[in-house]
Amino acid sequence: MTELFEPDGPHDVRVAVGAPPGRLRDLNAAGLLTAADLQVARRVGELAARAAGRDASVLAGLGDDDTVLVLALCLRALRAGSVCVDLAAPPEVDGATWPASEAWAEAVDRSDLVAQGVLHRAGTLVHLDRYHREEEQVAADLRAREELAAPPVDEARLAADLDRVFPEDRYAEQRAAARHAVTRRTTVLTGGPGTGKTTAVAGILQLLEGQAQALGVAAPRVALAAPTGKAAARLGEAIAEAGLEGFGATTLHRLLGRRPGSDTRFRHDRAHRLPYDVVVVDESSMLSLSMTARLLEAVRPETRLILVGDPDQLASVEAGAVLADLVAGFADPDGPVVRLRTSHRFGGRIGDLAAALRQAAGLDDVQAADAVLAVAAAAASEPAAAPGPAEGDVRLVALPDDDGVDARLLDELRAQVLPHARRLRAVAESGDVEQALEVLAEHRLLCAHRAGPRGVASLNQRIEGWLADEDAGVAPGGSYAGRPLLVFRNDPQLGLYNGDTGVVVRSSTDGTLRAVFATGGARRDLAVSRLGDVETMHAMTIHKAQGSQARSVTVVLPEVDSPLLTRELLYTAVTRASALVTMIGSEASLRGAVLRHVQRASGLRERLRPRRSDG
Ligand SMILES: Nc1ncnc2c1ncn2[C@@H]1O[C@H](COP(=O)(O)OP(=O)(O)OP(=O)(O)O)[C@@H](O)[C@H]1O
Repeated sequence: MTELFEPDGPHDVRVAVGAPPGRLRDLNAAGLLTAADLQVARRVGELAARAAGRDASVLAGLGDDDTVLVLALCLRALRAGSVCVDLAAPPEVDGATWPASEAWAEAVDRSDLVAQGVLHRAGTLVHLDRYHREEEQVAADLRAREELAAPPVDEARLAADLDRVFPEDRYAEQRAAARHAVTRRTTVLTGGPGTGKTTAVAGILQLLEGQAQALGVAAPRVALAAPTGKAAARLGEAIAEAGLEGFGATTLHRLLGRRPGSDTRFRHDRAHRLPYDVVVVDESSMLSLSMTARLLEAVRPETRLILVGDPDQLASVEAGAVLADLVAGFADPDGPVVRLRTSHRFGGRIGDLAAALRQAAGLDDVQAADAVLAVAAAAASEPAAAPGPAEGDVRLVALPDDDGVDARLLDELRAQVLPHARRLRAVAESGDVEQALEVLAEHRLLCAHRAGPRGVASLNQRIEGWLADEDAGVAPGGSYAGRPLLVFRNDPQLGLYNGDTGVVVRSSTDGTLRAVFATGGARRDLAVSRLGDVETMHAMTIHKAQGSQARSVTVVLPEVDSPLLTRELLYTAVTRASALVTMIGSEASLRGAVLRHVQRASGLRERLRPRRSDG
């Protein structure tokens, strides 16, 4: 489905004023291209035509030029996370017609925009220059790493250490993954939530220490990193929990080193490589193409690079779906991708639901949706045993339709969320920090959108309103004991990172309100007046919840026509829960989520595929 904008009036800045008639103007009127897409594309088209010495008649025709159209579509595609445009699969818009892809490709090849290096075409894909270069670089760097000689390995020590670190049969997958990472330069370690990726990484670090000892070289210098501060903090914590000391984790931005005045270039690059023997990047599904390019140019060729993540989860906010491309492109069983398949965290129906969503990719639409609905139906016909949810249970609260917020949705939310909010308030008021943090981690209410009747902002207000109605101590919009908090900006000085969660607690010593966060293996305890960019978190978006866990999760499905409603969104939401997932929404929304798969156009997977020799 194609995301269109609806103009909110004649003065909406997204509507191009004074554009000449033609396909570009029609697509702006249809809500596909914004005024900015159209104007920037026309202006760049004009500059390219002038540089090629074209006369005024050519310049006048650019309003309806099929190559300027491709440039405008490229600009639009970036907003939706694609790094290129596929001429064979243009967006579906009512009433729009498109040039035939072969003729279109020929027009692009003949254009000034290609001659001037603004656009690049390969097959049916057209890239803007920057993304074309980054894709080429990423593919070339990865291929060069594959062609290097394997690192030296002491086989006898490796075999002995594998038996020691991964002793039992249940560790067989991790043993194979660890052997892979020790014996190769590049490993892409994938697996769903709870499949033991972090456990495998901890084991790999131990094996590499053993190798250094056996080979008589210095202990490896290791960098642990992740795309976001919160994911980095979790990785550091998990590695410490696995009994390994001295391995702090950091964000990729910090690892690469900020360069004053630039957001796109870093201190470490091809000329100043990172001084590490092992670089581990967790939550790699959040890696954008640009960040991957910067990482690969900064990592020495002989460094062991281990990219860890779950390609079925939501991709990066910025353009690219690198991890999914690596998995699809390196399809060769001898390639760098290893997959952990067995979940050690989820049992029961959450595991079944996650598996049905993952497997939907290989099924036709009807089968895929039926498989997911079957899990929900089984749960409905055989409800979880009282008193608490059975391990890994799923509930579907099916709303009759999906228009906005109806009374049934609110009743369900009250029943699901209010008891938790009350409990959190009671323990926070009593000053029990430990218990308040525990209660906070028990439940999350997840929404697709921030705005709108089913969005985070509106549900936060409602829940706070319900609490305030029964409790004079709750000040809606202000701070009160039991106010759940979500951090929106990294603040290294306070030790808080975007996505961290906490709760306001009444101090048992002086009665003041304190904001407490359990993050990065350490407790943060601050006067509420010191808090910077935080919001109330009775509800949060699924995007923000990526990389976190709660015992029980309630997911409010968006309306069926929401552009955010995708399989990746639902998969990310349901796998946040360890014990109980409640989905509230219409069956149509649930089906819609299963059927819609985020498709980010990219040429990376093709570039990584082994080239067939012609002979
Ligand atoms: N082979 C195994 N057998 C039994 N339990 C395991 C095994 N591997 C890991 N576990 C346990 O399963 C849980 C999940 O493991 P781990 O955190 O390593 O998974 P993960 O894939 O990194 O999870 P996520 O990325 O979702 O946080 C942990 O409690 C871990 O101790």
